[in-house]
Amino acid sequence: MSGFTDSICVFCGSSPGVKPEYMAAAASVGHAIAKHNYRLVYGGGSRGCMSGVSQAVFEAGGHVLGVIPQVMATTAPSGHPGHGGKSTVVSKEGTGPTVLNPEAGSGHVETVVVQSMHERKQRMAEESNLGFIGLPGGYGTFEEVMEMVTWTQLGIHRKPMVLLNVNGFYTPIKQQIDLAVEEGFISKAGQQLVSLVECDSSNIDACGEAVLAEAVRLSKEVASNGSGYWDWNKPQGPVSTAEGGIIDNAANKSLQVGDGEQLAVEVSNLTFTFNPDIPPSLERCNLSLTRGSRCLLIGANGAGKSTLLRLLAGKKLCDSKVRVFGKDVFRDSPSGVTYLGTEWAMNPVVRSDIVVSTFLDSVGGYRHKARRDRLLDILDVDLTWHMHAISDGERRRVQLCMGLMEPWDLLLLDEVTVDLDVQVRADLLDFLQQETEERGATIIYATHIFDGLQSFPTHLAHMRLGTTTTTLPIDWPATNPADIAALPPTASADKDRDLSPLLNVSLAWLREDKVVRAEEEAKRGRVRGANRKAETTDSERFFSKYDYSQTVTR
Ligand SMILES: Nc1ncnc2c1ncn2[C@@H]1O[C@H](COP(=O)(O)OP(=O)(O)OP(=O)(O)O)[C@@H](O)[C@H]1O
Repeated sequence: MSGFTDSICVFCGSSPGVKPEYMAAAASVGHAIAKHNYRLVYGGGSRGCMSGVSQAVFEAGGHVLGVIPQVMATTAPSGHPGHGGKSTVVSKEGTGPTVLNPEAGSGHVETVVVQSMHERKQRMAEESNLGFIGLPGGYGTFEEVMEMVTWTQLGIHRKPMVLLNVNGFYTPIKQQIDLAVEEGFISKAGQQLVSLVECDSSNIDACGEAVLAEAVRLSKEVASNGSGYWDWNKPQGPVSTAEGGIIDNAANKSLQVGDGEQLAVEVSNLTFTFNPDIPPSLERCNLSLTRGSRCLLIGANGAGKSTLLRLLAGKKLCDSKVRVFGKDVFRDSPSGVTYLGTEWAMNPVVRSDIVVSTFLDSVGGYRHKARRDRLLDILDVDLTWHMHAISDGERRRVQLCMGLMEPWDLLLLDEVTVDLDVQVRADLLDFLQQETEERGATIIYATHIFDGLQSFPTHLAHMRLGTTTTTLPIDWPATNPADIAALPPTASADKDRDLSPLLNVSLAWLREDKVVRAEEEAKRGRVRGANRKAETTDSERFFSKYDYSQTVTR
């Protein structure tokens, strides 16, 4: 649909028979939206305040997008403006008249039906670049308002929420937020995420203009915050095609998925923060892999590799789209996903006096005898070892044997081959490659050790400062022009080194990363390395006086 400049989402109640002032406020908001040629995005209902706001936009010839979950979708009588000659779907939410009055206006109405309430909120958020207005409503409205604010707090999107406080309707919620701030549940910055515009009988006809102006003002403010701001209306990542493939317009490249097949991994615009008061650790990450891929995840320390792998393993909850074999990893855990990370070796249990054979049986070794025995040979493990009396590398071999025994469809390896000796590592890589070729299993491998890896990966993905720089991973070895163009040029410092092509690429990326990171950190007044401008610190003064190291026997 075209003809409008921007979109604003309105959350409100759909109960009929509410006081006239609520209906009047809803109509005022609708008139203001149409007057500014914005599009109304709303829950698709035609009752109560939903009717007030949508009917007003429609009557003024404006644009309306209703988003209805399947469970509330019903068929509209013919003549409903939502038909547009195509669709007859309207919402059956609430009770009362079901449709906008087609005689009363000339607006443009579009209705989309989505699978679930959750998807409805996501779609409404995606469609609304200006953010959200909350009109008075019930549980559903409260829930929508709070979830949209939570997403902003988490950095999933950054869009303002402005509540129209009709006759003090939202004053108790404001007081609740202030109390939560006072008690330390919401930060001071978080307090600003909800803005209130007052409305009573003295300004009811003008309140629509006021609330809209506040939403637009805040939206511009958020947008001017620069790089942190992003907009779901402009997809940054690969786009799914009707045929089930993926197109990456940025890289002019596409990924084909076989008939009826699901992508092994699909991460789309993933943003994640450990703590709402710090910048997100992952922002707008994209990764799409078909089955059988072996993808090397390359990035400097702190780039976000482990965080991404843990999210793929469903180990941390977040609200962005992360799918494995077509399933949402947080809500519909796919089977066959194995994650092996370095933290395992820190667990006191794996350093206790337990014999390796017992240890392996305790995690089902007896069920996978053939694979277990093959792995014991490859990893050169002695079943009589005691876990507390072996080396770090030997303990790692036991971990790998344990983790790989049960057949997996997706293996997430986070730097767990680092302490293996070169022969065991080489044999293990051969085994992993065979698993992908014979069983169609998929591997994502984050490592800093590139020795002997040249022919292992089928794809390379690069992460910098918490984001993937490649929307679709680069084929390795790179042969098509789009992939070759996406590879970094060899740094002049490394031109004369005798490096494998893979190490060359990795080093060039990391050198670029360091420059970009230094620039980004300088903007925030942070500097790494020696601080030559600093005066003598308190710590230096203290230790120059009480230097305990002088008393330590060397
Ligand atoms: N528990 C945590 N709380 C807050 N921030 C964290 C936490 N864990 C990681 N981070 C931050 O998230 C970012 C990504 O960390 P991550 O461990 O994913 O990086 P990485 O690419 O795996 O690094 P490395 O190569 O050193 O293993 C880093 O900036 C880090 O400071």
